[in-house]
Amino acid sequence: MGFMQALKARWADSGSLVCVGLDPEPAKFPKDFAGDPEAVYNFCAAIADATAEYACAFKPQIAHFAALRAEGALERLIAHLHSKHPGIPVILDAKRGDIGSTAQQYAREAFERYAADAVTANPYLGRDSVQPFLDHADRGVVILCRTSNPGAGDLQDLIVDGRPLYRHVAEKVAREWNGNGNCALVVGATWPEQLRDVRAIIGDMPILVPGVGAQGGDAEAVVRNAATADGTGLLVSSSRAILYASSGADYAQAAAKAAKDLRDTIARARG
Ligand SMILES: O=C(O)c1cc(=O)[nH]c(=O)n1[C@@H]1O[C@H](COP(=O)(O)O)[C@@H](O)[C@H]1O
Repeated sequence: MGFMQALKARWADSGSLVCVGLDPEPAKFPKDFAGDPEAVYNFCAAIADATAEYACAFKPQIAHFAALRAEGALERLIAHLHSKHPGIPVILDAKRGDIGSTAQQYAREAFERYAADAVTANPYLGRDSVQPFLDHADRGVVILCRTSNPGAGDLQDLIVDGRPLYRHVAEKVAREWNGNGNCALVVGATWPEQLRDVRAIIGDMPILVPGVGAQGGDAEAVVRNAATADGTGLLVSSSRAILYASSGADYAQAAAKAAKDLRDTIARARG
């Protein structure tokens, strides 16, 4: 089953639009992990197992593993997610973007080495830089459109041909790059107006929405502004607010509660 079908099936089966972000920071792990050489894997796997019930997707962030020389842990974690939670798609957050020959290697890295169902990509180098990802019709390509961070507007809001650059990204991806039906966009929860704007351009294409929780975005406003007519279309992603909900021995239960609370907040807004 391809990424888009798997995502739709998971939205339906779980009733959840929550994407659980896996961004390991060992300094924030409970003290029981001190001295564990497999702490990164063990912590992330425990969080994933505790939150799976409330998740429509998992999103490991590659820099959080690579900076720790823990790429092996990331490979094993994704293998664990596939075997223990087979219906839940895994999005590798790598924000790749480079000339075609290099992008081909990034696509192999994401889809072969890590066996991710989808990867985040940066559109700035243009279509040929994203094409190696798009060509994997069964995998998702989640393209940055209007990011969650404070400086998102520095470039993404620049007016080009009468409208902001992020709108061009939304239009291009929806009308030209999505021939295989495997594209999604990233729009931050911190920008509800832009979420509404992008939804109006792209029809039912999924939107990955980071920025709730630690970055302060409002999950209800996300749903009001950007859910599709059937009340789906969104992956509302949270990392730190779930991962580090408690630094005590109850960290996994606290993570599960944080994921459940986010699912329930979203469900109320979906009506
Ligand atoms: O592509 C992403 O996932 C992403 C895009 C964006 O615009 N903003 C954003 O925060 N992210 C990622 O989403 C996660 C947000 O983490 P929290 O703020 O802890 O929920 C991090 O892994 C970011 O790298």
